Amino acid sequence: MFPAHRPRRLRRTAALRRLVSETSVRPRQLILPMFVREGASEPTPIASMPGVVQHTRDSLRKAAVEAVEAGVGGLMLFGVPEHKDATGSGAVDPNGVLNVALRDLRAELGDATVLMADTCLDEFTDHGHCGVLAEDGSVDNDATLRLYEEMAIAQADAGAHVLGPSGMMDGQIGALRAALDGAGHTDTVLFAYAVKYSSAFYGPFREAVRSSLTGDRKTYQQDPANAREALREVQLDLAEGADLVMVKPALPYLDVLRSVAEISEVPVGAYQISGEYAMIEAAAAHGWIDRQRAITETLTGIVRAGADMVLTYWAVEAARWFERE
Ligand SMILES: NCc1[nH]cc(CCC(=O)O)c1CC(=O)O
Repeated sequence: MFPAHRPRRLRRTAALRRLVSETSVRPRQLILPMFVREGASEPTPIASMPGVVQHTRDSLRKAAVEAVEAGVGGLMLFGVPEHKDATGSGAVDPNGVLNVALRDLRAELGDATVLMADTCLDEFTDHGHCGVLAEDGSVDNDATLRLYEEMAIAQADAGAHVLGPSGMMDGQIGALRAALDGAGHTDTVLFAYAVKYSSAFYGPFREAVRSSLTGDRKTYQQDPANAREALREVQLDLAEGADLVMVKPALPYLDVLRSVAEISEVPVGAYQISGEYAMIEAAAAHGWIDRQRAITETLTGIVRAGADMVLTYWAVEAARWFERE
């Protein structure tokens, strides 16, 4: 009798498939990235991210409560300031849009969710880079660290449980840990964007934060061709005190995510970024793919590859599709 081996046996009924299913995504694993725009009186839609908005202070509060009720594991906040300048001064200002929003949400939600903040300058600088520029126009690593330290303390003061340094400056985790500890914020968690590639898929995010970046981030973000340096970045961030590590983007880097999950001593997150969101939304809008199945398949793939947590703009909607515990 041929074939002797019949893997299809376990796929025959829905009950059999359910019994042997290896991966489930839970709402508590999903983190919702949110944008809050300074001075806005109405939520502003982001054209390249259908369904995602720049919130007002008020709409942010409501959406955050709704997300927590849906069971998401955390919220990651990005600020969109009204005025940008060369050093991103809105980032360190306690009255800057992001710090005000953190205070609002911490007051509203307390410890009922995990409140995270993007610790990076690109949303606040007029040139759109993640750090300050040296005279030759390059991004000055060590001068940027000093600003990140100030920004981190302002965010921790404002009530963030977790900081997400996403600027890919060398030494940023060590610098932030020391600065936070020095300011008495010994319990503030560092979620290191340890592995961050220079990706075309950040495109819609530029619109989301009204970025004016003209060049690229290739001198600080990683080359998509390279996997080895991802492991080095993770090892350095762990040595510097990272509590959590992230791989970003997600879908084009599942191999990297898997290798990171294998060596990491701390939980691993993956960021399904704006362009990953946009391409599925666009294809679904054309009727070319089944939207819910495509979203579920990508989230399952990211978790199967080794992510303990996933940042995704679909967090709230997807949380309603998945079983809670
Ligand atoms: N502050 C940097 C930052 N943090 C998250 C994103 C992108 C997120 C997304 O595209 O969804 C970026 C932009 C970048 O590095 O170019």
